[in-house]
Amino acid sequence: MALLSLGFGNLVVLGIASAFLYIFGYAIYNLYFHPLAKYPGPLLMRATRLGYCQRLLKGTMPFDVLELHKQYGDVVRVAPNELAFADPQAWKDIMGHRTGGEFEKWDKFYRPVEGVPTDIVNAGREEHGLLRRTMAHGFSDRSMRDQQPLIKGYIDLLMRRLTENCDDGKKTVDLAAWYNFTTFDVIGDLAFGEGFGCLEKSEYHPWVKNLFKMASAGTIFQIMSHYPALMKLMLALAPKSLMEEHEKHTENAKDKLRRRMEMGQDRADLVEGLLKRKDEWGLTIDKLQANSAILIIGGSETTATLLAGATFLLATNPAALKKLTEEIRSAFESEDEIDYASVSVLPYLLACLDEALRMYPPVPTGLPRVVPKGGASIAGHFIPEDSVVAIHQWAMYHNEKHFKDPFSFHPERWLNDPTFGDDRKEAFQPFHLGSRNCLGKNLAYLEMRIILARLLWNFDLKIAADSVDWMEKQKIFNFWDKDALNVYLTPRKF
Ligand code: HEM
Repeated sequence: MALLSLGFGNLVVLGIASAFLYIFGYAIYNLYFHPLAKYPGPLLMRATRLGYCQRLLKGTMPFDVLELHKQYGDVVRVAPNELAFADPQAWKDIMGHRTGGEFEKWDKFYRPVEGVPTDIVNAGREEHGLLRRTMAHGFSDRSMRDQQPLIKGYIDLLMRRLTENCDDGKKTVDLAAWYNFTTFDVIGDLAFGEGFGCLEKSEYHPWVKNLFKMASAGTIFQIMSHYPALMKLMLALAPKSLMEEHEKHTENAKDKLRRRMEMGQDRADLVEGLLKRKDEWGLTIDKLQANSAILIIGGSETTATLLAGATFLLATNPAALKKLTEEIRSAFESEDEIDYASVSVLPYLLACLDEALRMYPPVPTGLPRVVPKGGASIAGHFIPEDSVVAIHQWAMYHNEKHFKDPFSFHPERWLNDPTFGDDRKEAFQPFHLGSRNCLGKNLAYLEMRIILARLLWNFDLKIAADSVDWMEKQKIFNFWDKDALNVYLTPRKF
């Protein structure tokens, strides 16, 4: 009754005043009383999540984190409950093996929408252990050897397509797209039992296009996960066609899997292990689909991104391109000799790929972990339990404290050149480390080495005028937001 007698206008004023007081109180708590209050960072980031979300939305987070480390030091408070670390020791402290409970992945980042099935990347520790042990066989050295003929078939097709499309060096080709076509076809075949036909048709398969759309929506979901009311509103207002498209995408994936199951369990691919345990563990088609889909995302875009980055860096650093081309062309008598074993002994090729991984890491942002119960020491700081912590790869690798001349391409730094003797190589962890590091590292190196070696075996490379600033203009929304990488490819005269 007392409330009613206030009148509607006054109630609105009271509501606004209460909301204002709540936000003000929340900000004051974060700034002065929060367990992380002593760590430095910009005011807006320490007081609310807004500063963090704004940078995610702008696509500049890892670049900004480098500037923040320069301004505030090796530990920066990038959100009220989150710290970013620049000290290389943090890798081991956060991701290395620990006896007192390991750091879990932060659900708000990894599973921003509730109810989606878990997969190897976002599962909790116990389920993850089972999935990883079962899937590891498909990534073993032996499996890599067995999978090589399949992968080679797609790389043969890539080389043919490039030859057909380059017009003897007179027309540009978009290598970023061609690399994507190739890695999606390879992983499609290894995770679903059939390629996407991207190389065959010289275009993106609709399923792949949809995956890109969902990946960029991921940033929005990650932001919304901090504002549950807005998330609910967004999901309620999402056009029905979008939901239908998503369901169709999932159904297509399940159909692919069913076709893979009909091929039988013994096929040297990445889902063989899961299919063998399907009945024993009661793995549903949803669960299998979620894991195949995550293999597609994790195993295609990353490798294609690195190949595009390495190609760009070589094309804009002629001395390195010349040296690598000479290494490759002098190592073999014919293209047929280029395989996993023979490319694995080329030192300059590996150095170029590693330098590209440093300058253009396919996973550039910090993937947040939660400090376990009892707190933990990270790079000499005791961090209270439940804090969120992350290492932003791009910022780590462009930090002058760890790498000399970090904005320039120097493959020599990976070949013990004394000029780079003070580099902190342990800062470089493009595949992360510990029990949740990249399972596909060997496969990634296999594809990257063979594709780059065969490209430079077959073609002379020149960057097109519209791609000379390809790298510097990119933003990051979980993945690099890449434009076309246009180059001229002139078939080599034997
Ligand atoms: C240059 C290429 C690649 C890079 C830089 C890369 C990087 C990474 C990173 C940083 C993680 C850790 C993610 C996290 O902490 O949440 C990861 C996980 C993973 N990657 Fe890769 N990756 C690459 C290629 C591949 C390929 C080709 C595959 C094959 C399918 C693959 C499969 C996986 C899987 C299954 C995981 C999850 C492992 C687990 O949680 O146990 N990756 N990758």
